[in-house]
Amino acid sequence: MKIALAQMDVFLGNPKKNFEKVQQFVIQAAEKKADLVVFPEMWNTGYALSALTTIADVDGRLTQEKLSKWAKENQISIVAGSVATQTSGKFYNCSYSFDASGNLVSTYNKVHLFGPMNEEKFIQSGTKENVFELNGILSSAVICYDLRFPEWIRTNMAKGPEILYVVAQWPKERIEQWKILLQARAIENQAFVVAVNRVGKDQNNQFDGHSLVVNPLGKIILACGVNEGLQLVDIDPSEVMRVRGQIPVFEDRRVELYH
Ligand SMILES: O=C(O)CCC(=O)C(=O)O
Repeated sequence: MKIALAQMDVFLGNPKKNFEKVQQFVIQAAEKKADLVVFPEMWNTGYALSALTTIADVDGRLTQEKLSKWAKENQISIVAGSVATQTSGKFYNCSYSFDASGNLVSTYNKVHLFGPMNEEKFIQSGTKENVFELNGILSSAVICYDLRFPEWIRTNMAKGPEILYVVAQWPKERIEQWKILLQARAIENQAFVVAVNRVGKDQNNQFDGHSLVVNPLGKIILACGVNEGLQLVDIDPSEVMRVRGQIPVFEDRRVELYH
């Protein structure tokens, strides 16, 4: 499966310009014959949290309408990073995924909100897992700070996903932790980890990309560097079963001892 990582900069508080950019990346990924394209966290607004009342996508309608259309038109699946949404006056950091026919296959609200970026002052946390099938592969997707909670990721991965998508606005100063955590999640879950971070900066943070794809043994098979752009990688999903067959971590779990 050919996966494209759209490591983009985000126009702070300007959904219109961000939608235009995302559309261009979808077209470009399809032209390069990718099966699937992945976007970063909160790409519609960035962390313009105090402006969410006017700019968050109402019920995620615009995102669903446009991304579904672009997936279908370009015959490409989309893990649409996440967007700021609003429902009944409450805001969410919400991830949608679409198959290549434009069907919405997953909706997930970020569970762990990141206090140092004031997220919990504006956004409601999600409470639901995120396991879905995309391109015939059971998958999961989490958002940024969720990556630091191995118990949450295990809760999802124990349902059988073979690919974990991580979408982020992870600041430059902790990029070494980002890489190590992604490799750890790949090793412990014996799964591919496909992680897309943004580039650029906002009022508080500098973002430095380093989007990564890690194989089920923890080896980095694509490292994106610091610039905006699209990068592609081919993965062989059958590697997951091979690795799980060698060391049966999921079978050897002693869940009765875990609290
Ligand atoms: O955990 C971190 O260091 C970064 C998390 C973050 O930036 C976020 O969840 O938006």
